Amino acid sequence: MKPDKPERLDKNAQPFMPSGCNKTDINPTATETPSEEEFSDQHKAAKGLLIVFEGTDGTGKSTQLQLLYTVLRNKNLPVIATREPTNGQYGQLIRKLYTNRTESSREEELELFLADRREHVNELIQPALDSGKIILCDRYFLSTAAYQGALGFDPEEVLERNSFAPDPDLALLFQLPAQQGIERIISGRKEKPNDFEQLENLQKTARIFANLRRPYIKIIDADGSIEEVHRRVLNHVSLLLSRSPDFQEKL
Ligand SMILES: Nc1ncnc2c1ncn2[C@@H]1O[C@H](COP(=O)(O)OP(=O)(O)O)[C@@H](O)[C@H]1O
Ligand SMILES: Cc1cn([C@H]2C[C@H](O)[C@@H](COP(=O)(O)OP(=O)(O)O)O2)c(=O)[nH]c1=O
Repeated sequence: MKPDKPERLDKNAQPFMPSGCNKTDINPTATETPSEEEFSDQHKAAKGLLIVFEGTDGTGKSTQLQLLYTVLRNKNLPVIATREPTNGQYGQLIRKLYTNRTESSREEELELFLADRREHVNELIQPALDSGKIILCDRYFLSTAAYQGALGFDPEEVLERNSFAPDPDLALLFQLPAQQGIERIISGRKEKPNDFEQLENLQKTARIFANLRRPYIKIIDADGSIEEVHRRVLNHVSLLLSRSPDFQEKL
C-alpha cells in the first residue's frame, strides 16, 4: 500500500517534536531525585538508541525519518525526532550561510556546526539517551565530515573534533546520484538549490561520505520508490532493535 506522502519536517520547530512528544519527556530533572542506588540502577537500565540519517541533499532522509517515526510511535516505543542544523542560536546563524556561504571562512563555518552540535548534544541528545529514548536525528557529525571535508578539511580530523558527541548506534547513509537529489529538491520540494546544494559540491560530499568507515554506518540505496526505501530502512532498524535488550521489537 502506498503511504500518504509525508510532510517535510517542520524546519522551524526545534527540536522537532512530533505531536504527543514534548520536552518534559526528555528532561531528566522532571522526575523525583532518586537515591544513589536507584540512580545507578536507572542509569544501567536507561540506555536509549541514537539513529541518524545521513547523506547528501535530496536523497530522501527527512521523508524516511518521518515514516520510521510513525512506525515506532505506533508501536508505542519512546521515540523522538530531531535534526541538525537545529533551530537554536547557532543553527539560525548556519541558515544565513545557505545563500551567502562565501561570507564566512571555512573555519568559522566548521565552528558554527560544532557549536550547534554541542548545544544539541547537551540539551537534547544526551538527556534523551540517558532516559532511554530512541532518537531519530536528521543529520549528525558524518555530515560535518563530508560537507566541511568537501571544503578542504581532513574528514578524520573533523570526526576527531566531534569526539564530544556520542557515537550513533546506527547511521543510515542514503546514497543517490547527486543530480537525482537536486532534481528531487527542485521538482519534489519546489525549492531552488542553495549554496550547499550545488552539483559539484554534492558530488564531492557524496564521495567523502562513501569513504567514511565506521561500524555503525549502513548504506541505504535511496534510488527507488519511497516504499522500497522505507523497507530498506526498516530492515536495518529491525536488526538494531532485535539486538537491543530494552527494545526487542519486531517491525
Ligand atoms: N524515494 C523517493 N522517490 C521520489 N521522490 C522522493 C523519494 N523520497 C523523497 N522524495 C521527495 O524528494 C524530495 C526530497 O526529499 P527529502 O526527504 O526532503 O530529502 P532530504 O531530507 O534528504 O534532503 C521531497 O520532495 C520528497 O517528497
Ligand atoms: C549538520 C550539517 C549540515 N550541513 C549542511 C548540509 C545541508 O546542505 C545544509 C542543511 O541541512 P538540511 O538537512 O538541508 O537542513 P534544512 O533543510 O533544515 O536547512 O547544511 C553541513 O554542511 N554540515 C553539517 O554538519
